[in-house]
Amino acid sequence: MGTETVHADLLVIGFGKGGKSVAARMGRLGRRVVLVERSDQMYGGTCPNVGCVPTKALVHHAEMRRPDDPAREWYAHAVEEVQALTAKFRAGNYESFNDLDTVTLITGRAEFAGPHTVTVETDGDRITVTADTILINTGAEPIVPDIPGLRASPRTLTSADLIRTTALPDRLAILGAGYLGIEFASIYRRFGSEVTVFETSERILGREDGEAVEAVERILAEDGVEILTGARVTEVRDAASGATVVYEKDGRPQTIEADAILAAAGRAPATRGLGLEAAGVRTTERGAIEVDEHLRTSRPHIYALGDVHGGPQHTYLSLDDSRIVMDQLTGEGRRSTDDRVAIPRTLFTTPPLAAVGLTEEAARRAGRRVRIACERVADITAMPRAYIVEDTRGLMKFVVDAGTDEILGATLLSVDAQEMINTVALAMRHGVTASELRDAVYTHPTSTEAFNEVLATVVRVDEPGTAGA
Ligand SMILES: Cc1cc2nc3c(=O)[nH]c(=O)nc-3n(C[C@H](O)[C@H](O)[C@H](O)COP(=O)(O)OP(=O)(O)OC[C@H]3O[C@@H](n4cnc5c(N)ncnc54)[C@H](O)[C@@H]3O)c2cc1C
Ligand SMILES: NC(=O)c1ccc[n+]([C@@H]2O[C@H](COP(=O)([O-])OP(=O)(O)OC[C@H]3O[C@@H](n4cnc5c(N)ncnc54)[C@H](O)[C@@H]3O)[C@@H](O)[C@H]2O)c1
Repeated sequence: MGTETVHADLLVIGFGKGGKSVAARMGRLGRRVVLVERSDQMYGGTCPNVGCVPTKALVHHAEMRRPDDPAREWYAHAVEEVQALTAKFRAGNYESFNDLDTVTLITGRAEFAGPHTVTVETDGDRITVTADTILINTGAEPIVPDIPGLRASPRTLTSADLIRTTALPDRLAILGAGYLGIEFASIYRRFGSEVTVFETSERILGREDGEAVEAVERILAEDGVEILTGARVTEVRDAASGATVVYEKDGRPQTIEADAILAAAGRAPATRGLGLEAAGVRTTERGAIEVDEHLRTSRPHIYALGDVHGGPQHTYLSLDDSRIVMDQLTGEGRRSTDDRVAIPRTLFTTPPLAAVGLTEEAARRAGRRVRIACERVADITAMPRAYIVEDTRGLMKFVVDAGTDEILGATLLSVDAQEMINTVALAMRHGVTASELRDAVYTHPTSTEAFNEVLATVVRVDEPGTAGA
């Protein structure tokens, strides 16, 4: 095994969204940058390889399938197309650095040997990298719960495994009804799998608006997805014809058979094997890297970006982390995570569920006196788009401060919700009132024009003195 030592102004560990954005910008500024990624199949990180991009491409292929299309062939073709797409994105990520003389990409696993020193095991070599500034951008890894038989079963898959499998599972069991579990339930049901989702909590999508979640559950049930809440999987038994999933619900042990079991029980910060103790970088009780509002770790020259510091896991937040770190490295150092206001989110079911700000429940818990404007998509006469694209399922709901007209939050379960929510978020960030958003001029026929009608459809208002009721 050869050894080599290199020095960099900036070392980035992990080719994720935040890290690669800083690496590229610093490289263009002429700084010597080393970027370390453990796998050549992960250039560009989780999102383009095994996360957002392939899953949303699968949503697209699943939506294109009509009931008469042969399920297995359609699915196998979709997986091949999606893998070709991720290969293209991966190559693009590689090329973008290949063109930058100031950035060296090393493929291998990085581990801290000291506060300024990292060793990288590559194919046959050990490289020691020393650096003035270090960014940790190693992402998160799927949690496979410690349930007897689950981890050892060849039927147990992570989301990254499942999206690469060209054989459509006839019977798919999903453990967890968070964003990942529900998106996969929607996708695989549309491809033709029989889908059963197990959720230990009493409700799915815990932080989302209750009324909207009920509507999501109805849509999934109509599509044929079975969701079992308050259900605890206790054992997985393998057999030649499939796995038996043993679970308890309402105090009774029951079983189902499955060809594949998807672990969708959360993703934990990827800190294992990083040698953080050697660097003196502290982690939280939940194993995330501890950071301040400028994303500095307990070692001021080491920053952590993206999923690894334990915040909400979305690509656009990792990207925003890169802006904060760039401001620290080259700017005035004022930008911080405290600046984040009205950050939207989208669950890519069919139709998608998008939300921003407070839900009705959260607003009431916070003691706000609210006005609720809400309409079912099928009833919105000012939105022919839903009828044009033949999906009138869902609802739109706004939570407004009854005294000031401030938009406190919105939940949109509707075709195009993933786009519309960005307009609401921008409005909230810039103090646009509910009446202003209601009375704005929108193009036609679009989904956004529904705001004209929905915001005028007030379904309840808290009387003065009843705040937080
Ligand atoms: C199935 C799925 C669907 C998703 N869908 C969406 C979506 O629609 N929208 C959205 O916003 N978010 C989505 N997410 C979340 C999103 O993908 C993540 O929040 C985002 O990719 C995290 O980026 P990051 O910058 O933290 O690092 P990542 O992109 O996770 O990159 C970390 C990199 O570090 C590498 N690495 C780890 N350890 C080491 C080491 N020791 N040495 C060297 N390299 C190492 C890894 O191989 C990896 O490439 C989804 C996630 C999943 C799993
Ligand atoms: N569209 C998007 O932005 C998108 C899509 C997919 C994933 N993601 C991100 O990826 C991350 C991982 O997603 P996730 O849904 O796996 O995590 P999550 O933490 O959001 O949800 C996990 C769910 O699994 C349940 N659970 C835990 N243990 C269980 C068990 N043993 N049996 C059954 N249920 C169990 C939890 O109660 C919870 O509802 C999230 O942070 C999410 O934001 C984002």
